[in-house]
Amino acid sequence: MPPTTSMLSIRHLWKTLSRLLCHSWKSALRFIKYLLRHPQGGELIRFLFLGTVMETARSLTQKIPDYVNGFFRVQAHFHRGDVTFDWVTSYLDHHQVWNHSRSFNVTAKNTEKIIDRDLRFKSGDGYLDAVYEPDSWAPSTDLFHWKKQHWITVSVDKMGLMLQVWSLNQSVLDDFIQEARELYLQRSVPPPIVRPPALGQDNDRDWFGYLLVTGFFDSGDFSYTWILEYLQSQDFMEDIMQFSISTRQADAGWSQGKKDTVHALPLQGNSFHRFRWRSYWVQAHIYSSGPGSQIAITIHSCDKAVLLDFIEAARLEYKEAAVSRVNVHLTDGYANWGRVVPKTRRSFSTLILPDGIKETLLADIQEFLDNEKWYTFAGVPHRRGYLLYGEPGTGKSTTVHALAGELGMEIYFVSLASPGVNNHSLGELFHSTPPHSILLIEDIDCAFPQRVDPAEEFQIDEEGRPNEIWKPQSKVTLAGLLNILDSVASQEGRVLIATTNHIEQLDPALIRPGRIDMKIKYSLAMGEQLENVFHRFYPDDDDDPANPSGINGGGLAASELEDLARQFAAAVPHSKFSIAQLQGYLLGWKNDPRGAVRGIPTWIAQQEGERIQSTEPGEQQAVSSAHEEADNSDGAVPRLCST
Ligand SMILES: Nc1ncnc2c1ncn2[C@@H]1O[C@H](COP(=O)(O)OP(=O)(O)OP(=O)(O)O)[C@@H](O)[C@H]1O
Repeated sequence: MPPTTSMLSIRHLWKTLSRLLCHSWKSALRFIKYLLRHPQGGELIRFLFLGTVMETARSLTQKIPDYVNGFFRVQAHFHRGDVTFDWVTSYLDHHQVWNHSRSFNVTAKNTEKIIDRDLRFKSGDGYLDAVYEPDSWAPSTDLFHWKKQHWITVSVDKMGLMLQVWSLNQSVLDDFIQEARELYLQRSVPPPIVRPPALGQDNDRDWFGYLLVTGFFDSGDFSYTWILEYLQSQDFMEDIMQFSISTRQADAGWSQGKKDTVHALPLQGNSFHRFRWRSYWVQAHIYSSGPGSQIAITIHSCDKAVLLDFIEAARLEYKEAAVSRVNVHLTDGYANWGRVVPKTRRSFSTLILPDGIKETLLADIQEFLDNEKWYTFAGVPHRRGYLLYGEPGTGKSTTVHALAGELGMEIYFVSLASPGVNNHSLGELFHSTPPHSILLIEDIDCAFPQRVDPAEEFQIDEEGRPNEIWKPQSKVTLAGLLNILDSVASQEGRVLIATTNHIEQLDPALIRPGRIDMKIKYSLAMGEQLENVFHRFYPDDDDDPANPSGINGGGLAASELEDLARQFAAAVPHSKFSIAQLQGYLLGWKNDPRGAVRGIPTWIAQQEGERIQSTEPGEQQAVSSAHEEADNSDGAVPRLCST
């Protein structure tokens, strides 16, 4: 077959290319020959040749020992922040490897609390000693004769730690790590602290902190209280040295159950604590940030489930402790729920109200809580509002407290007149109140006046007193509150209880059904209430669990106490005094029921007198004669009177 045109052109191209290559190769050889003949060119070629030989030799001498060493040692890297780093450093710490170090951090410490350390100075005089601690951030290398069998080189730097185990056998490293891990799990000395992310100043440390599981708890969140109480109750912070001293939070601190009046609470400024929880080392960092506080819990583990278990344990503990108390949550002055004040649970039986009222209220709330599904089915928002109104000291706040204890609910208390509370923050607080809790607004009338003509504001009455309308003004407006009450964002399952002494000053829109579903009037004491308050002070049954004091009515017989209660109720005018007033009076006769009955006319006359004095000065004459009459009647003077 004759060659085609394209085959001919390829052959031609190949011939031209081979001629060119041959030509350039010959030219290159000619050039080298020329250079070698030239004196300076020869020098250059020899120099290049020698340089290449020497560089190759140098890199070989560097690599050969490494290569040869590689046969005799096993090398392992441990990065800061990783749990293995903690195992190994803790193990080396235990074996005092750092004592050979040439770089230390020296700190003054109470050496009684320090074990496993080779202390240079241990005076034993109870004062602080100087403790040499390894400067684990400074690069250093140490040699460690492990179990007197294997030499291990330990190198530390900012990145972490490198171990070189001088052995042909890799299983030595396996054994070493296994032993370090076991010791870490068992030892009582806490491992070194690894700072959680974003808290330390050193960026390297922050970065490594991300390798451990860390949970942050803000004081505005409920979990913050669970965690703080858990840390306190479990004595996890027993190594703490800084306390904030409180005389108010009676049973919130470590002295729970004791009769102390001063309590040491862990300082929330900026403190670190380490403790063992189950088989894990945990570190807690409590610190203040902006308006609130935050707790960071770092678990020395990479497993998120451990953190969740920790939170669950704290939650259960909190729930259990809450059975014997009522937690009152207060606002932090911004838009968050802040401090929790635990109050001793008040027995529902100590609430003295006219027959049927407290039972009705309790049953209504219980029914509401139990019927969430019905509300959803009927398309009605699952919320319920109650208004307790009436004279001061008649038991409105006490009712809320007793209800919360009876139903196992927590109280979220907000005052509309607080400086930081406005429409926005109130909305946030409503929104963040958990379901199955009581949102309490006391003295709701104090927040904003009734709808009035602005011209009437700041008027002064005929006796020179400011007009009733002039009250501390809240930043919460009526329209704002109505919006919040109706808002879809408002928490479902919430029980709102508002109290007031002046229902007549409330805008009808505020108390219409749907916002306030039940209104309960609290009146001054009358009828059976008077007998009941007497019986509460002088119980005839010292086995009554509601009476742990054991005071049993001055040792009088039940029949006599019954009789005295009737006399007391007959002597006190009905609907004239509040339970709080009567309670104040009876406190002065704690162990003397007969005296309490005897002294009642005098006390009533006194109360009458004070009332008239403060309202109608012209009636003073009548008061003094009433006093005289009462004094002459039995000569009894109450030891303590309260208005
Ligand atoms: N009905 C009641 N049952 C039992 N204790 C009562 C009752 N009313 C008042 N007390 C006692 O009187 C004190 C004051 O009561 P409480 O604060 O509940 O009254 P209040 O109606 O809320 O008063 P205010 O309207 O001034 O807030 C409490 O210590 C409580 O023990």
